[in-house]
Amino acid sequence: MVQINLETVLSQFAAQYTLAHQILMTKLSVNVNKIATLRNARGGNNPNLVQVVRDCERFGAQGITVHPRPDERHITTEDVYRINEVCTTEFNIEGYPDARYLKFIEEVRPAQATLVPDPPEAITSNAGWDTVKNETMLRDIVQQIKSYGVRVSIFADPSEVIIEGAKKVGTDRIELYTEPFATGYASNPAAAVADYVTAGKLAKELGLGINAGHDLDLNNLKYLKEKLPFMDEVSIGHALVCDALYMGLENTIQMYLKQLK
Ligand SMILES: CC(=O)[C@@H](O)[C@H](O)COP(=O)(O)O
Ligand SMILES: NCC(=O)COP(=O)(O)O
Repeated sequence: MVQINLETVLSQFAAQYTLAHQILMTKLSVNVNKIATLRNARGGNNPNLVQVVRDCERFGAQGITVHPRPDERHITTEDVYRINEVCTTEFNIEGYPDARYLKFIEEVRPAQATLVPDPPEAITSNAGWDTVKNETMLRDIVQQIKSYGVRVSIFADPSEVIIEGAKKVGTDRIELYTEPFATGYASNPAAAVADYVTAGKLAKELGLGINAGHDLDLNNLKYLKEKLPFMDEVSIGHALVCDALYMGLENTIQMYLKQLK
């Protein structure tokens, strides 16, 4: 007679469930650029960005994202180092890989460096990398950043050629640029998400991690998660901060987390 040790079976089930949940869990990384925008408006320290970072994590954020642009319109050089001192979740620093940005990555060694092709005068990010035309440059930079022990993500449009190019340059992850999805979502969700599903599945087949970001919000996030359940991370800032003006930061972070369940 086979004796079944119920305790063993239950513990194995629990371990499998935890693993499955980790695989399917998409982390929420809160981009705090716009908190810094508000603070800079008066030149003081209100809102206190470091305290907001601590509170975002206390409210459930699983990462903090910043994009320290060269003109310091929001996140300053000092903010990068101060946030690094208090961030206990994953610190994600986005930016164009110029000397200033690479110095941040070398000195701070964040959990993740997200390479974005923005020129200095860009009002915001509005395109992913051409990973084919920029293959040599990206390969060298990815290698340099990985030598610091930092995970690399490359901002990418949902194009199979671009995703294959990202794989070739050695990145750990891609970040799908989701403004086109957000723009098209209201009128035709299925059409808006189609290229992202194709690109996401290809990235997964190639062994790339999958992040997503730009213009994600409480209207479109749940649908994106349903269609791309294996996303590792979404980074959200603008809409989340706007929502927090009406619903409060803690409630808003909880609402965004619920969209990712
Ligand atoms: C990479 C990305 O899509 C966002 O992080 C964007 O760069 C935010 O930058 P702003 O907050 O300056 O609009
Ligand atoms: N990588 C996207 C990001 O960090 C925030 O983008 P947005 O939510 O401010 O559009």
